[in-house]
Amino acid sequence: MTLALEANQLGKKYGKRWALQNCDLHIPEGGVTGLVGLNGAGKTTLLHLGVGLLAPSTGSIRVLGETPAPNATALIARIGFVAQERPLYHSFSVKDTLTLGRKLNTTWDNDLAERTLARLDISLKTTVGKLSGGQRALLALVMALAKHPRLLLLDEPFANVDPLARRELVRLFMDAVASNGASVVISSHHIADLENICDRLVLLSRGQVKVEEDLETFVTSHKLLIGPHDDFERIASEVSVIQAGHTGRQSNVFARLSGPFSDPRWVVQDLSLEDIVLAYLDTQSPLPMPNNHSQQEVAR
Ligand SMILES: Nc1ncnc2c1ncn2[C@@H]1O[C@H](COP(=O)(O)OP(=O)(O)OP(=O)(O)O)[C@@H](O)[C@H]1O
Repeated sequence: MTLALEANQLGKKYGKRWALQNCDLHIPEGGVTGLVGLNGAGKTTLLHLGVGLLAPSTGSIRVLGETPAPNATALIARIGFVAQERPLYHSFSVKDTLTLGRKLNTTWDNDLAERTLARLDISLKTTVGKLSGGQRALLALVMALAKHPRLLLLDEPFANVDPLARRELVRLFMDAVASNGASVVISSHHIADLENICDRLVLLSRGQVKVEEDLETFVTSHKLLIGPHDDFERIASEVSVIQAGHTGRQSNVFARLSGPFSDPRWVVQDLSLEDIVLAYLDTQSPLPMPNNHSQQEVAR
């Protein structure tokens, strides 16, 4: 089976400092993978390795079955990459930008680009520098989509984008997934948005892959357990504890369950993806609040 992105013991060092280390990834084709992690976790570095802008220091990376490199033109033609800075020529008109896209890409679909921009109310005559930040984000995504890529690598596409433009961005790349089975890897700090659009999650922490999993399995296997403090040790031996907070008599246990859980002394509550990811990223952070308990009740 060809994978959209595969990494084996992948590492990248800038000078003496490791930005990524010992990363193993197996992202299948045809879905949307969310890439999350705190600032500096290595998300951009991973995407740049994926598109061949960087070379690995150790290990290997393969994208759509090939090794990325700056001169791997056949592979680059199959990847749509939207960089965090959305590098566009500000002095160009939108039309000139499309012309450049057409000249650089043999698979360029100008009809698709023009139709999409018209729907987004972005005039071809406008100078790129005069577009708003959100409009530039949309233009950058349209440029990536007009190549009809097999794989879209999107680095923080939602940064500085208003909620309406964000919805539009999501619709655009979900269309690409639905219509031609493209794969998408999207790095974002908007975890709540990712919960709605991704079917897979990669969580990076300090340059290492902490989680790579089907998103639904990841979310449904984590629960908040609320029960008596004097029963905590027993429960902690039965489930995998991610975080725990205690008051005098109550324990709030953020746990990963391996199967159905039912215990008359413990209340089980669902967690959002954001709650779970934040707990993994910062085990010092307070537990997510159960709906009807105040912050003070879970003071450690
Ligand atoms: N060109 C560079 N030279 C030196 N160090 C770098 C360079 N680019 C990134 N780094 C370092 O590598 C680490 C990972 O950075 P990276 O940009 O990949 O993180 P990120 O997860 O994308 O962060 P953010 O969410 O802030 O965009 C950081 O410690 C960063 O300081």
